[in-house]
Amino acid sequence: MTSPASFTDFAETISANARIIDEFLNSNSTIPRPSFAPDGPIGFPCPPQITPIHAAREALLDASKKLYQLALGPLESLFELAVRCHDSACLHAIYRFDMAAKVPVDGEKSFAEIAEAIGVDEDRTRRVLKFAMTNGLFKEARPGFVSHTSVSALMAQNTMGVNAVVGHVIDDTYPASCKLADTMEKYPVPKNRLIETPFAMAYQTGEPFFDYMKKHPHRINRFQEAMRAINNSGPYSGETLAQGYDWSPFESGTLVDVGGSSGHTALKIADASSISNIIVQDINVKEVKNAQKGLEKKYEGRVRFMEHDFFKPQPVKDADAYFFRLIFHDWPDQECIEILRNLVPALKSGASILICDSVLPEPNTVPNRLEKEARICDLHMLSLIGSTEREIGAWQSLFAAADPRFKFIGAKQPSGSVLSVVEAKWEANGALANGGDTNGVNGS
Ligand SMILES: C[S@@+](CC[C@H](N)C(=O)[O-])C[C@H]1O[C@@H](n2cnc3c(N)ncnc32)[C@H](O)[C@@H]1O
Repeated sequence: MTSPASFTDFAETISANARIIDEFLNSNSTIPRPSFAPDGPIGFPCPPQITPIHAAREALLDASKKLYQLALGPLESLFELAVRCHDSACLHAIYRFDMAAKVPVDGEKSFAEIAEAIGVDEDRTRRVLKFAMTNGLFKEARPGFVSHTSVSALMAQNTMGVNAVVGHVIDDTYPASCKLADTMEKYPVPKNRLIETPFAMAYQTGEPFFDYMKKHPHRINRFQEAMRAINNSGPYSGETLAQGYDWSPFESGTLVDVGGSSGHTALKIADASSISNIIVQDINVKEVKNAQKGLEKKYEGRVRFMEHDFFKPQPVKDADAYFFRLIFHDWPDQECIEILRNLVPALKSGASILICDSVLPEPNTVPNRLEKEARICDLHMLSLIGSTEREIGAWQSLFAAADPRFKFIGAKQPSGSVLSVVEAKWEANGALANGGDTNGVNGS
């Protein structure tokens, strides 16, 4: 039997890690102090490379959450979970009516003024805002008047494009997530994962997510804006990947970025490495043409764009690396196997296949918050697309199922990145040397 957890033990873990963080901040006067004020830093103000401080932050967050839950007790913890539907509902209303923008960042507005500005009765406006305040979104410093906290100020100013991200989650995804249980009941074992989704049920469509989105310009534009915002900075950014991964093995060779969109990641990799030849492929002809046309001079002769459908055989032969970022998590296993098999005819021995996606953690190996971050992505994929994030064993199985000549190497997580790079190498004679079976492999 485990011994009962102690409030003091958790509090001491919090104190010890808080001291580490405070000492770091005190000795670095150029780094801004975290604050609740609307003009404070928008994230944890420590560069991702300084890993001990990030480890202290995670330990502090983990212990704080455990202490909070211990103090609540199981019954109230459960109720608190159950009523989170109202957190999402109020954020949805705030987003839909752009309430944050109705309050000046350095001033205040009465509930009546906000209600008038959004054209909704004061009673519901006030109740939604009052509830949101319990989550740190807005405050009522003076009775009857609403002003911003650091969190609501982000929405008011659309800092770094946050509203597209919030909108995609709360306006596209939240209605879909409410249908998860219904789809599990209706399709106990899904036959077509791409259309038997919570999203398809919520939006009453028989289409896969992206097909539906493309027919609704405001949704697809917002989705693309959200992806740009996520790509530009933070733990999902191409910058974090480009800087945090060792590209030197491909320095004098060719890297193909498959499904690379407008090249936003490939260009960052080009900046951070000396790879001499980078080819960006995408099925979106318009994007490919625009990207090639708008390519800055400094990349000419080094980066080029081409149209390619990754469900067709790979036309670029003998590249050193085939790179896929945020592609495989969009597809169920069978389609991923097809994508891998379409590489086979082009592969030279020793070529690397680099897949940049989440690797779901093994149980009890990472702090709860990081596990939850990865699991949120997984449920996002499940709710919208019918696809999945994968654990390391699932990545290994995918390569093995595609062709035994893919030699699975493993996964590396660049520092500060939520995504990992999963690598396999093509060994043209590997499976034969190992006595493996290559029957049924396309294009060999
Ligand atoms: C989630 S985005 C990822 C884009 C980019 N790799 C990144 O990391 O931001 C998926 C990309 O795959 C492209 N795509 C979808 N289906 C494709 C296909 N069959 N062949 C090639 N590209 C495809 C889309 O046009 C889009 O640019």
